[in-house]
Amino acid sequence: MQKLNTATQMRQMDHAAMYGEYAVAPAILMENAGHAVAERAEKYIGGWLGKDVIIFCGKGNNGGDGFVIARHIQAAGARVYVYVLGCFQDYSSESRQHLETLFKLEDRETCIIVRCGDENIDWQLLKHRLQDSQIVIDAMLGTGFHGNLREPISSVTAVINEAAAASDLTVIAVDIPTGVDSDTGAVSGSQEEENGPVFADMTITFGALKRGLVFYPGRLCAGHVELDLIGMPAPLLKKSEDDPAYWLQESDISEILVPRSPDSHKGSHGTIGIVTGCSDMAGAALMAAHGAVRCGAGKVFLRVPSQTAPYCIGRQPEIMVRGIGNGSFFIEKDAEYIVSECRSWSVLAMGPGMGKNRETKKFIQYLISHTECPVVLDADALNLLTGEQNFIRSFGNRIIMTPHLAEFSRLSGYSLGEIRKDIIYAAKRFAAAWHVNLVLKGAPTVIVSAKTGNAYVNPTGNSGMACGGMGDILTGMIAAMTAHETMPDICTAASVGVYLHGAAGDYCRNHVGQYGFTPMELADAIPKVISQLGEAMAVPRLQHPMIGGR
Ligand SMILES: NC(=O)C1=CN([C@@H]2O[C@H](COP(=O)(O)OP(=O)(O)OC[C@H]3O[C@@H](n4cnc5c(N)ncnc54)[C@H](OP(=O)(O)O)[C@@H]3O)[C@@H](O)[C@H]2O)[C@@H](O)CC1
Ligand SMILES: [K+]
Repeated sequence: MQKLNTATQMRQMDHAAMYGEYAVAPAILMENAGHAVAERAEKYIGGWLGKDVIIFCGKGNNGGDGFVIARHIQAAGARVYVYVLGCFQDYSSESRQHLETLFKLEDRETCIIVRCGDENIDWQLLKHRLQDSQIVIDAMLGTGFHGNLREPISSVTAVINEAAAASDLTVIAVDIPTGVDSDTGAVSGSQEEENGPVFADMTITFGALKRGLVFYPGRLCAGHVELDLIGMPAPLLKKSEDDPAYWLQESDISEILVPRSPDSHKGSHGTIGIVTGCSDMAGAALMAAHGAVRCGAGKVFLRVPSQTAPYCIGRQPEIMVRGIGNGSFFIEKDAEYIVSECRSWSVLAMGPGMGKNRETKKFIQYLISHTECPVVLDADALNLLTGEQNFIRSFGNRIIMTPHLAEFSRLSGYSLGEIRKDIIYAAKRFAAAWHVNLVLKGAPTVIVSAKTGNAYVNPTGNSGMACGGMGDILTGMIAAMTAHETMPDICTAASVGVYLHGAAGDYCRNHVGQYGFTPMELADAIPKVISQLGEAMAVPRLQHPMIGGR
């Protein structure tokens, strides 16, 4: 797993490296950061020789990185224009040290330094230079950015974005694109406004991934992301932070989802009870059951209200269907029979297409309070349990709630704006208050453990999955994962389910196309995706360079 850090956590890590027992000199960390950008970007753009490059350096240490980059790429044969947006005396001592070196390398041909801290920017000249250049390096603001971009950075950002949109200029961001909040992925201004963020093709980030690089809209600004450890001492890289969050990686999943034992039997892989559906909502129930089947469940039982049963029976031979009670939705007195069945089930999943009848709420509560197995709650079960924080708290350790953002807003009482502002914070706050395992579905999905409070952010999935039924499949997948005998705990099971669900979506996007692949097609791709674990899966943009961060 990769840590997903906030700006504060990064400052603590930097501080511990420089001023703690390891005493790494600040100028060396900055040197390593600048060198990493020069080296990684060189591979990305295909070499510096003969390229015209403009580096914009802000007045903080992100700008200091820019001075180091300029020195390295001048040496590699590029012509560099360095726009120094701060005043010499205001820079940190390490940035000043690197700027002084750069002043000594200044000439008219290969290292042209523009001192903007003391004078105005010649915008016409800058626009011409942008037209004639191949690369822009954004070293204006890093983890120190807050609020909305101020001048002159907001105007510089606007001309960079304009030039990049009109040509094949490549924009490389240092640590994080200017104008992206490291903690949340929120961006300066709105995308239409002039004080919006830099849109980069590539970002090289230092020490640990920043949360803002994986949450939208910041993620859209980052392009291809690579992590460089810049010589941080290993214990600091491994140290768990307060308020931890992690970016799941394929290797985490393949370590957990070990090959099935050759002498395993259906009992080794769990008995899944899916108790859901109402009136004509048979499809949601069947999809949840199919999600479980495709995750290698030992046995899958589907229990639906008796009037729903005719639409389910015989649709899929692997699923053992039975109608319960007499009606078109579950009522409390139907629960006793399920409780007796639950004694031999590994897990119980409820919610997809279950309806909003208050009688069904009593049925769900009866089942939760009279069983002992893990319970996965989705969709209507979540809507029915809105306001039942105290009830859930008493069983929360064995419950996984899987809301999407709107369901989460109803459940938690937090507004959508409040949630989107800091998704990890909202998810952790809720999981702690309800003492429950949470899968907050979105782009990206966040999983929080009831036991540890740790957050895990899922890298897989795509917008082709934004359609009805995908969540139903996930419910069955998570249920099946909790039941595998090798699964250490239910939060891990939820993480594996979420990762595979997204990876199967990515498989469908790559093989069927982004538009119109179905939840059932996604479920059918799960076995292929599991068999490919360990090989490189074709997940675009952020995933692999970050997962394989060195
Ligand atoms: N520490 C280390 O060891 C290492 C750190 N490294 C690098 O340092 C970076 C962090 O450096 P940093 O803390 O100096 O912050 P940075 O992002 O340069 O910006 C600070 C300046 O931005 C300004 N500013 C803020 N918001 C603004 C706005 N909206 N509009 C305009 N201006 C705004 C703010 O001004 P203020 O608001 O305070 O007046 C302040 O002057 C990190 O991302 C990495 O690249 C690497 O070298 C590795 C070693
Ligand atoms: K930057």
